[in-house]
Amino acid sequence: MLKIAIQKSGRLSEQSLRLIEECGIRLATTDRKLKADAANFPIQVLFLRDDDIPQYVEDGVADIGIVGENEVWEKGKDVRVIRQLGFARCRLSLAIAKDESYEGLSYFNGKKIATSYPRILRKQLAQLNIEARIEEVGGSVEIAPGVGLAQGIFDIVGTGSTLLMNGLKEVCTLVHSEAVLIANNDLSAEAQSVLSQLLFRISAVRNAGCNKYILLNAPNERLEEIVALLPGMKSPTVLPLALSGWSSVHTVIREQAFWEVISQLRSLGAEGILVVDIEKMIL
Ligand SMILES: Nc1ncnc2c1ncn2[C@@H]1O[C@H](COP(=O)(O)OP(=O)(O)OP(=O)(O)O)[C@@H](O)[C@H]1O
Ligand SMILES: O=P(O)(O)OC[C@H]1O[C@H](OP(=O)(O)OP(=O)(O)O)[C@H](O)[C@@H]1O
Ligand SMILES: [Mg+2]
Repeated sequence: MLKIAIQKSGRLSEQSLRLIEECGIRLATTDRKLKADAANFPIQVLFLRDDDIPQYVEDGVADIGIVGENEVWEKGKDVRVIRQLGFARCRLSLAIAKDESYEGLSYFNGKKIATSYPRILRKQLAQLNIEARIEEVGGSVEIAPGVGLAQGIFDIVGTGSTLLMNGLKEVCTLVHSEAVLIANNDLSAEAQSVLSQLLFRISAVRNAGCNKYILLNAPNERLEEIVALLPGMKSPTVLPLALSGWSSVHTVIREQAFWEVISQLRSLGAEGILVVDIEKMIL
């Protein structure tokens, strides 16, 4: 049985559970329980505070865990980061009161910065040769400049609206973070084997998520040019339509790439373009 720790409630919870579900793993009902076994996969889910997950994984109480990279760096535990998961993307930035004038990082020399991430901040400031005092706070960091606790803050920024609401401006991003899968350094052979199966499923889910299945009708005289715009897993499938002079083209394409070529496809005469979600994709 592989034990996976995920956040009980917070920014990572919903997407962590969704990833497990998209991997085809069915959990027994989880209401108010801190543990749940899967009905169809040898895995047990532990629901924890995200700050505690690196420690639990280092100790082997959990074999693996899903946590923000920022928590991995901050806690400095002896765990392996084995996969970036592409959600809970955020940045950790320095911010100051919006009316303060700012001419560069040297602003922070001799100043006090409030943060819940003192370890990350200390390391970054040392690399940048900035000598600031660090004031560690547990939360509500954005209030610090307004109440005179510090001149600056170092905290998580997603959309930037929390900074705005608190009369602050972001002046420098120091690191970017996203959710990652971490693992204990000393997994048993059995746990490692279940983890490999899980990683295979995660790859299939993540590949599917950023690709689309495209079907379109193309006039035969422009077929070569249309196919040239569309990469496929090997190459696009081309089938004749019942209507002579036309073909149906099917392919898998990254969603972003699709939006980049859509107007060219249309100007080459492509019609009836369907874009379909892919549930799993095994390369
Ligand atoms: N605004 C945001 N946008 C994107 N990702 C975020 C944002 N805020 C936090 N995160 C990411 O989600 C993780 C969890 O954030 P959350 O605010 O739920 O943590 P928490 O309040 O410490 O929760 P817990 O109660 O479990 O300790 C953060 O460590 C970070 O990686
Ligand atoms: O740039 P934004 O999109 O406004 O997001 C940034 C905020 O999000 C996080 O807090 P969260 O909302 O998770 O609350 P918490 O820290 O109290 O858990 C973080 O600590 C910031 O305060
Ligand atoms: Mg926390």
